[in-house]
Amino acid sequence: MAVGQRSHHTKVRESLTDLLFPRPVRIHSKVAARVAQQRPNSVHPSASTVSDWRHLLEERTFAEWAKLYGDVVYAKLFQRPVLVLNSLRAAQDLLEKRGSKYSSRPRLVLLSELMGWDNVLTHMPYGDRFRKHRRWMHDGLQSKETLLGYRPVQRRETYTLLAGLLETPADFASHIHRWAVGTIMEITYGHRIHSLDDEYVRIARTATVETVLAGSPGSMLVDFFPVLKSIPTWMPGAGFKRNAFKIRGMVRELMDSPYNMVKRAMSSGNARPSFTASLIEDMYRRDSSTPAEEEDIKGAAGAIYAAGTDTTVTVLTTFFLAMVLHPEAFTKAQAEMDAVIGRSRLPDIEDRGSLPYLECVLNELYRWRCPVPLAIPHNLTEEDEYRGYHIPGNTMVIPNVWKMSQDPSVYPEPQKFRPERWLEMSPQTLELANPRKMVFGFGRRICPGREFADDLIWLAMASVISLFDIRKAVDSHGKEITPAATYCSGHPDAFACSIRPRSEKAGDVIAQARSALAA
Ligand code: HEM
Repeated sequence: MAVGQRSHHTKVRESLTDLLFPRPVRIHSKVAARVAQQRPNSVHPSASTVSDWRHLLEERTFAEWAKLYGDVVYAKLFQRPVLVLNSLRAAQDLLEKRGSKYSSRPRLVLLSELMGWDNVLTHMPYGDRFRKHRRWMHDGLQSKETLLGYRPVQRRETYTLLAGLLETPADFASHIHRWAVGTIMEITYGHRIHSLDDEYVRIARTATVETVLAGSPGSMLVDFFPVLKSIPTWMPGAGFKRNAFKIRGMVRELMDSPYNMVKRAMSSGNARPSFTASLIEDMYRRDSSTPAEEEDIKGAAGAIYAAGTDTTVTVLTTFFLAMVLHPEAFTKAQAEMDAVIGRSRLPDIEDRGSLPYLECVLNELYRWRCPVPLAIPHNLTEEDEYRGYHIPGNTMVIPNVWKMSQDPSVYPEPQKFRPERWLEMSPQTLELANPRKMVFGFGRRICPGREFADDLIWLAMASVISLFDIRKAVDSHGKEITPAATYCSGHPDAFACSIRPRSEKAGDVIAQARSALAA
């Protein structure tokens, strides 16, 4: 039985997401806000309703705006134009069909310019550098051959997750975290971790946690008034800048140390294949080793690590939560697993096509609690017109994925977790309603790790269902504990659950799978 305490790792996980998928703005609640009434479908919350800007920029608030003003809402926040897209249609019309204009990122003064996260794809403006990084992501994460090459690592880390759940089920949150970090560390740097206390994990965690802690409401003001960037560090009010420079050193370590580790391993002939090693090798082959090229490789690897861990952790944790709250879905998935795979071996990614109900469970997980509710904001690079309205250039565009995933006209009773809804859809509706069309973002910025993540999460879910029973935990009086299922910025709050092996032979099944992998 797990104890519903928020673990250290859970806190770190939240920080990572905040870093890579920053809330578009964090503004001190006392700071006067100005929202100018603008076309199209403009919105003008009065000063009294705008008591806390962080609340204002929540997906639910944006969804309220949609009720009042329509699915496309334009507002001005501190003179910065923002367009909120509350429907899949609008997101596809703009972010996909007009990708050449809508694929940049807003300028992030604090994170990119002061703290040094500028070489990371997630924050990069549209242009040649962006295209180079996307090409690397495509080659290193999306080709069929590369994805097949990652499977042994995905399997190995999944077996480690199962062994952890067998030994200390109460620590399930930290086993999930280790599973994601272990997989990503190895594919990115060829580095195999033995625990979350690993040196490189610690370096990454320190830099990212400190970054997010420093992004306090006040300091984010510099994103709205970039002129504050030039304030001398000795001046009162420049504390954010002094802090940002301190964090810059940590970010540097995060970029440099795993990169140098890969280089050392390559020169001693001990490097495992990895994203970083392939890029370094290619750089040497092309004889193009320059500090700028090295900086790009460091940033590309850093982006994979930071964007890939937290998101995957969120989905698998949501899986445990959904199974605790919906035992009927869990039982059905387990019955399907037993009928198709049996109980003497673990399922493998190759079995995916023969487990349709499990596929519905995964679809529903993405939709029910979409992992990144506001995706990452895009930026419009030049003025545009949509539905007869003018949108100025340099507008920040926020797709409200949460609202899209809760659209009752596509997903009746959207608040319910009901995998069966996917079985009831016609093939055409299924195509339109596929949550992968929104939860991984849009157009030229769509998540390059989506197939990798999808396979990894499927494998973990399938293996857990095959080997364990997941139920509600019970308290000291024997009373079942129902998790509150509350979320913060897309992450489930810590909850308790009971995870028990279905048979005494669970350990043998894991051992067999491990030795088959080693053979
Ligand atoms: C279920 C897991 C995941 C979800 C839900 C997810 C979601 C997203 C979303 C919403 C975006 C923003 C897209 C946009 O701006 O329109 C994104 C970007 C990105 N993701 Fe993922 N992601 C996941 C896993 C991964 C993994 C495993 C990796 C790497 C192995 C990864 C790497 C990236 C990168 C590098 C970007 C930046 C793309 C860019 O700015 O051009 N993600 N992801």
